[in-house]
Amino acid sequence: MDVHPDLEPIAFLLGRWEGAGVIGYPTMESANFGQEIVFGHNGKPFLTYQSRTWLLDAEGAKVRPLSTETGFWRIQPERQIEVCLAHPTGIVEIYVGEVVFHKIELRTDVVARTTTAKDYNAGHRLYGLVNGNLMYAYDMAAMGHPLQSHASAELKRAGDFDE
Ligand code: HEM
Repeated sequence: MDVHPDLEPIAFLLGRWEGAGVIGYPTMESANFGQEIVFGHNGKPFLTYQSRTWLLDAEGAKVRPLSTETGFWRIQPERQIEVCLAHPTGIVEIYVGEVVFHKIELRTDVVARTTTAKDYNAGHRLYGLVNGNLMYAYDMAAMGHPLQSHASAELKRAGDFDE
């Protein structure tokens, strides 16, 4: 199926990505994690998005699942973008941002939480294609702390999207 022409600014994301990164925050121990991200499409002007992560041990072997998130990346005119993400932790986020060549900067416009979700208030994400790899840095404001780094990772292309 042809990729919708409006998706051209973010078509570089399409496919399966695998890699590793680091998490940390003032409330927790830092750790290494593995990650798989899949960006897909169905011919309409949005990308489907799914991310899964695992805790890695010192040898780089998977220990147990960590976070997962799923959503839609909605391209808009003038290289603006809206991203809707849902988390199993009772958090839903709407990001807005801009695509500049192979760099995408996103800030939360709205965060909603279930009554039992943790005290998460805002997120900022910077994605970039660097030497063919997908790199990102994620900052969050949560648990009474101001916006600061929670995760960053570098992923290699591990397959094309085929549907
Ligand atoms: C690569 C992605 C991510 C990984 C691997 C990851 C992993 C972790 C881990 C291992 C913790 C330590 C405590 C726990 O297990 O609950 C944690 C804490 C936390 N994470 Fe993430 N996380 C990721 C992304 C996110 C995102 C996108 C959000 C918000 C939507 C988020 C919100 C939080 C919050 C609020 C805490 C603080 C918990 C506390 O201090 O009690 N995380 N994260």
